[in-house]
Amino acid sequence: MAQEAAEGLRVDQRHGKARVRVGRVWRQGLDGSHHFVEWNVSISLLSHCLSSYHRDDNSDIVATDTMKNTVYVKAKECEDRLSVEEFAILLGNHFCSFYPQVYTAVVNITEKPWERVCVDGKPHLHGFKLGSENHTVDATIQKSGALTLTSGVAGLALLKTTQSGFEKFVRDKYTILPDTRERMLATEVNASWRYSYESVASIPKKELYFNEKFMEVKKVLMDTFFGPPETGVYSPSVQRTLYLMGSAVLRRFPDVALIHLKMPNIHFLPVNLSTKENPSMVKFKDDVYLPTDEPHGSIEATLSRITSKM
Ligand SMILES: O=c1[nH]c(=O)c2[nH]c(=O)[nH]c2[nH]1
Repeated sequence: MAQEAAEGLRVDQRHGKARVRVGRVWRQGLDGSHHFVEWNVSISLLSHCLSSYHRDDNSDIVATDTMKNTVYVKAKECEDRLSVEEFAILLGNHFCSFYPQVYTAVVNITEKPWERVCVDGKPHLHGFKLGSENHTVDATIQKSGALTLTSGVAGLALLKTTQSGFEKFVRDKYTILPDTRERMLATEVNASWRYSYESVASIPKKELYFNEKFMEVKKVLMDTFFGPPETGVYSPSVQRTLYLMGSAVLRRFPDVALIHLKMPNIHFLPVNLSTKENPSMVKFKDDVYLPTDEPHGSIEATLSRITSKM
């Protein structure tokens, strides 16, 4: 928040435009292929515009309508494909450099998972279908060029039908959950990871670098969750699996400084049905489940490296 004091009062303020939706097509493939992204952009500017709060003086306000227009102008100007991270940084840079009174720009963007379809086994040149998980970015850019950049995946629904259990937890007079080494494990991963780049100048120049990273981080998360295709890997708790997923990302990607994982434990309840006449109408044998949304377990953690200052 922009923090300034006057008249004995401190005012923390920021303003921006939320949920600016833009689609962008690039028709530049040598083979005639199109590329498409759909972004939902939120901008928040920290700027010196206290006179608009203290008096009826809007002369320092960058209109939120102007911010919205800027999203479309910049999308138009980007003639080459770029990652959602690069677009967020480009917007943040613009607001910080174009307006003297703006000293920090916070840009959050969610990219919808439009994926190229295959028809008759061949990638379609201009046909896309919506996948399931979103790609998110939170970029904070200062006038100085200082940067914090966090990317994420939201709504990555994963499920495995075995190789999961939960046992030897606290057992008291309120506990009825039995120990088990055989259960379904289902979650919807929300992960966000902060890159270690601390300035706009230091981000890798490689084309679509952050798109590649996004795919790779997602793969490490999923591979760790599932384990090898034939055998899987046993999960003794969501907590342990979450830790293994996060630590695998930190081990694999030196330019990821921190990862936050939120993994609800989405319960599939065993179904048992009985009547007096038919006591085992449906007897649960790890086969018939009642899928539920709520309540769900909520498990989250942030992992980062401990760096020794020796
Ligand atoms: O993996 C789990 N972690 C928990 O903390 C928990 N609590 C619970 O009831 N079931 C589970 N499962």
